[in-house]
Amino acid sequence: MILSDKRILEEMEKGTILIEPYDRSCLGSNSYDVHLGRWLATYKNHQLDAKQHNEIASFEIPEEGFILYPHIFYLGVTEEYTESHAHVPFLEGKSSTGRLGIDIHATAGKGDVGFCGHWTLEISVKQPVKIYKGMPIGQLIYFPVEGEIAVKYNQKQNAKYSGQPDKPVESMMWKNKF
Ligand SMILES: O=c1ccn([C@H]2C[C@H](O)[C@@H](COP(=O)(O)OP(=O)(O)OP(=O)(O)O)O2)c(=O)[nH]1
Repeated sequence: MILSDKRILEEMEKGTILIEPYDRSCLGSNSYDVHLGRWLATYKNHQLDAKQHNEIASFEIPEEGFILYPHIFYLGVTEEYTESHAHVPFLEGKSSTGRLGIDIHATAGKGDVGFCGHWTLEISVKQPVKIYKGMPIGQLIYFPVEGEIAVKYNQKQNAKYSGQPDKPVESMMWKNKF
């Protein structure tokens, strides 16, 4: 089951879903459109190492837009800060971004119950494309959970991406023990 527009609004009134900034016109029948924040980032090294802390360099998208290229992997961020205290939020692309050949996550766009923060976008493109800050980039959908949650994401000791800021956050895989 996916929450409808009315249910999303009810949950926002209860405070179990927070989307900031919020604009009624961005609410679809069963989703909420999110926008590209002004910061992008790329990894400093071409060769990444899953055991190491791979650092990124962030830069602002200029007013006139910024061209993304297929051979480069970018991290972006949503303009929106969100909280979901009772539902599983999923970040999905939009058909209109997909039709421009823009992918906004590399694997699952699944969030966790209790995730609070801006969403980091794992951006890759199929052909050169100019993007702009504030453009619609994806949509959030919300799933109810079956059963009780013992530990929500914002209560987990080792949650790597809790409270993500309005800048892209790099992979914290290096914090995993393996
Ligand atoms: O495209 C995405 C997908 C998820 N998230 C956020 C929301 C989610 O709640 C959090 C953690 O995601 P996940 O559990 O998939 O990451 P992990 O690598 O397993 O980290 P952790 O060990 O902290 O769970 O990252 C994003 O910012 N962008």
